Amino acid sequence: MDMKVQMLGTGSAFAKAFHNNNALFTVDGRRLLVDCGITAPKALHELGYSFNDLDAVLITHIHGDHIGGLEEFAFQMKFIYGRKPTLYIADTLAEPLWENSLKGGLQQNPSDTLSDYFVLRPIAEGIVHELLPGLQVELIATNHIPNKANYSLLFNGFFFYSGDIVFDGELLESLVSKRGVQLIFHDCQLHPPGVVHACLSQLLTLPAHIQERLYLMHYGDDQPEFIGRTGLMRFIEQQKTYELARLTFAGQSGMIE
Ligand SMILES: Nc1ccn([C@@H]2O[C@@H]3COP(=O)(O)O[C@H]3[C@H]2O)c(=O)n1
Ligand SMILES: [Zn+2]
Ligand SMILES: [Zn+2]
Repeated sequence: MDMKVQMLGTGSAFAKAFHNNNALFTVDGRRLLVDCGITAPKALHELGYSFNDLDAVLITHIHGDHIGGLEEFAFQMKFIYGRKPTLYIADTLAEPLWENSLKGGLQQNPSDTLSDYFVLRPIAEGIVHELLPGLQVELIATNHIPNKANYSLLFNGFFFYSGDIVFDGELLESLVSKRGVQLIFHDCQLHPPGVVHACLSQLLTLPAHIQERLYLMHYGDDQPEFIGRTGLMRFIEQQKTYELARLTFAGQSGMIE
């Protein structure tokens, strides 16, 4: 199976040198977008893709850098391409996404809902769902903003992709030692304190066997100053394509570019 990931962006919510932290998964030619932030329409365009090239989108949580591009996605698919893309979202987030974020722009008739724009696929936490042929996900509820639902993603049982999360060393240890996670993409705030994100100084306290599996994303504009200061962890770079099989930790493996 040919499984690749290409970050449309690797920036923090306020970054200007990087696009929003959204990921494009390609599995045997089918494409899933993970999060669709404010910069996603332009970031896709820069890579030569249109929204019509996407099969589905999966949302981790409701913040602009993760959902701010959905209005354009929905309108383009309806009025330019004439089809509904699949929207995977936690069952707890579907109503707030519509009521609190998208309804103001997308609603044209009082009866309109998310399902008028997307093939809505609400997914429950803790259950494995197939998103594309060969790509499964389990949502894991994680901590980001107090009292605000947020989900991280476990793909195919071995690849943990953090929604925005605070530092949780016990979770990472348990994912690696008990659940067999081999690869971690983790949001990283470069400067402390890590109030709503894990910050680099916290991630640097992780043991070597976790750091060597862990790649950093969702970072600020001064990321270049931190190259070489991330212990055994490495930065994911936006717009580069990574083959997941080659990224997977196997004792000696490293990033391919
Ligand atoms: N309680 C909060 C809420 C939000 N924020 C900042 O706003 C950003 C929203 O997108 P994010 O990527 O989750 O990062 C959040 C913080 O920078 C924050 O710092 N504290
Ligand atoms: Zn974010
Ligand atoms: Zn967030």
